[in-house]
Amino acid sequence: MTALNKSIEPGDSPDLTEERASGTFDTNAMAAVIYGSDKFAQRRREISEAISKIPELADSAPLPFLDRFGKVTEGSRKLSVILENIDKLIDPSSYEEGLHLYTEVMGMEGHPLALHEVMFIPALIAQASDEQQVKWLGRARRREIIGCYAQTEMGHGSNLRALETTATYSPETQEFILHSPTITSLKWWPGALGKSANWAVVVANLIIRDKNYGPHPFMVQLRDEDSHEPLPGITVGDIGPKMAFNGGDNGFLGFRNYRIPREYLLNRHAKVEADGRYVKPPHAKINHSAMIRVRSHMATGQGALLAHALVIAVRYSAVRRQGYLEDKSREVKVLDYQTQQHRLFPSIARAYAFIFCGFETIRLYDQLLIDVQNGNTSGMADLHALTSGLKSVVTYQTGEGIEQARMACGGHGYSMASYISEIYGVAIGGCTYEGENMVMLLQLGRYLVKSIEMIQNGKSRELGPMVAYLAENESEIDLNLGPNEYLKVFEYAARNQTWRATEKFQKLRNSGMSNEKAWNQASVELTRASRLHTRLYIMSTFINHVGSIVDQKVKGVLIDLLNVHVTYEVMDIGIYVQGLLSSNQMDLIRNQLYVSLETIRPNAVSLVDSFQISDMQLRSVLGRRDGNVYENLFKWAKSSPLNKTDVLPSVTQYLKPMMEKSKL
Ligand SMILES: CC/C=C\C/C=C\C/C=C\C/C=C\C/C=C\C/C=C\CCC(=O)SCCNC(=O)CCNC(=O)[C@H](O)C(C)(C)COP(=O)(O)OP(=O)(O)OC[C@H]1O[C@@H](n2cnc3c(N)ncnc32)[C@H](O)[C@@H]1OP(=O)(O)O
Ligand SMILES: Cc1cc2nc3c(=O)[nH]c(=O)nc-3n(C[C@H](O)[C@H](O)[C@H](O)COP(=O)(O)OP(=O)(O)OC[C@H]3O[C@@H](n4cnc5c(N)ncnc54)[C@H](O)[C@@H]3O)c2cc1C
Repeated sequence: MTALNKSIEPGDSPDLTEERASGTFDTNAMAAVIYGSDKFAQRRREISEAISKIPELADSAPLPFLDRFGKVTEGSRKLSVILENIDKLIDPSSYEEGLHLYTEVMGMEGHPLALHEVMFIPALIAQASDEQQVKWLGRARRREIIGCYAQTEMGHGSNLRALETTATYSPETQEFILHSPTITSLKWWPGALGKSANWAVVVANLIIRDKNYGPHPFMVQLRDEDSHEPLPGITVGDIGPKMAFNGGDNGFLGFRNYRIPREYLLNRHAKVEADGRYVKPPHAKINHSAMIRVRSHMATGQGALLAHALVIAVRYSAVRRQGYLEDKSREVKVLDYQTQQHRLFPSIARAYAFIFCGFETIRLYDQLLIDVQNGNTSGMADLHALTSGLKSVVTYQTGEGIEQARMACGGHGYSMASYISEIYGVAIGGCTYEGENMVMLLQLGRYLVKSIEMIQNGKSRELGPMVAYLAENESEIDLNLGPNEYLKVFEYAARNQTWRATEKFQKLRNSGMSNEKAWNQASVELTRASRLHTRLYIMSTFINHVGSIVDQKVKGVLIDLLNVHVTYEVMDIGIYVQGLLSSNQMDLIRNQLYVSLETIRPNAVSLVDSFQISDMQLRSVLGRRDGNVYENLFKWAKSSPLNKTDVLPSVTQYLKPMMEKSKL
């Protein structure tokens, strides 16, 4: 038996053993549902097992005790050990296996290949021509070069149209001349740019004969491949410590009239001929495809981060005893308090919901990629709108859930021994990267307004399936609520809010206000509509996914979890459903929520065990699989570098003299 499955091992905390014994389903079967197949869930376990047999892959010290330099060095050290052993560990052609390997060994604090895998290679796949792929993709996949994605500038991130970096075509030499005209035009933030990457996909405005054709992607060599020194004309470095990701080297980059060949414009879709003729892409926003890809993957990625925090908080809550319920002879597990359950269980449901919803979104992205390669770009606007809303809602709710998980661990949650603050820092980065959340909610808002305008213009039949509900009439809600009735409640809320926000915008515009001002004055209402629409999508994919599960025990507990989800979500949007639900109905739903918290309680630990996140990956003393928290907390504190000596130099140098002086 591996240390990952539900089995009970000698030396485990009796409290966690009791929890595992009360689980009603097989956690391996649940893991197969979470990871898409039994085969992949099994591969994850095998990879974790193989990693545990290579001691050099373990952290050389708990990461929170390392400084920035130590973290960056540790990341590169482990990467080199991974690459020496890669064939023993994974199938190198499998992206998913690679992601699991990296997450387990490198942790979540960033490493030199994170953006190489997540954005650089996908940008080459989506935007490089076949010929360019022959030139660069193999080299990137074999890691002969390390790449990054350099788009954001110090002064411009959300508004791509205002980027300042230029790539001016010179027909005489058939080159592009890259230039950063100002301080604010310095590329700023790209992961792995600072110290690791020697190549980059750089997004710059394409200029041909003084005409600006807007942002385009260029393949740019930044450093000498032998010496790793920056090439002449390139200014590059690290932007300094961040809230999290401090094992990563997010960077800055400037160009001084830096020349690259004409063939380095990534030209699968748009081209510049030798004489300077511009060949338009099939869709104006096709150059945004690397972003759409990451946004499509963010629901599963963020669901996994929320899962990490919940494994820690739920296991710890089952071994932490504090206060009393009826039995005054022994303190109670804090997991038995209704407030603790209300704090944690809806987040467990959200983590599952995000992961299931992510499957669907990744499927839609993969289909779009095929369609676009075949010249069909008609699905781009729909997926852009969907992923814009989804990345915003999942990152925000993940952040909320992780912070609640931290508080649910009391004082020890605040210690880095819990590791929750690191998970939080990484997760909330997602509220900003890949499009700041408000900006992206407003992108979805535009799409929703356009959908309402179609209905107003008698074109309801042309609405896509995800917005068809906007044209329906209010439904009566049956008091005997099942998940599909909750979906109708959500549809009501999203429809009402979308109409209200659109009508507000239209009214302001019709009053003579400019389009932009009217939009701005309706924008808070529009973001509310976008959130409700997205939460409706998440709920409906959760319901559909649970409906498709075959294992009856797994399905049973997921239905219980779904009940937690739908009741919690509807209570959470109470203000938007006042016109639909009576206060009696709201009381009924509230009570159903409390009942569903009790129903899920015996399965809480098994539900988080099913994420099968190993102790190595979790890096948390509080979340250990064996539940032996206290002795390991003491061990962890003793390993603090501050405890290497009993008397610190700072005491000898400053505090002792101060105390001595005060004695006189
Ligand atoms: C594989 C795993 C992936 C992810 C894992 C997730 C979590 C993992 C956990 C740990 C992470 C580990 C490592 C990763 C670490 C770090 C981060 C990773 C990546 C970060 C990288 C970046 O941040 S890259 C920079 C991203 N930048 C942005 O996102 C910028 C945001 N701005 C924009 O996208 C655009 O400016 C815009 C969309 C806001 C506006 O664009 P634009 O000005 O061009 O357009 P308009 O507003 O004028 O709109 C005109 C019409 O065009 C439509 N439109 C816009 N975009 C698109 C599109 N992409 N497709 C289709 N249509 C589009 C728009 O809707 C308008 O339509 P109308 O019909 O209304 O006119
Ligand atoms: C951890 C991390 C990793 C990153 N990695 C990369 C990378 O690899 N490559 C890369 O190119 N970039 C990267 N970025 C940069 C990131 O993509 C940008 O920071 C992000 O797109 C937000 O842009 P901004 O910083 O310009 O925010 P701003 O747009 O300046 O946002 C500031 C505020 O203005 C508001 N705002 C802006 N525009 C509007 C509007 N139109 N309407 C209403 N409100 C608005 C926002 O809502 C926000 O509240 C990374 C960032 C982080 C934090």
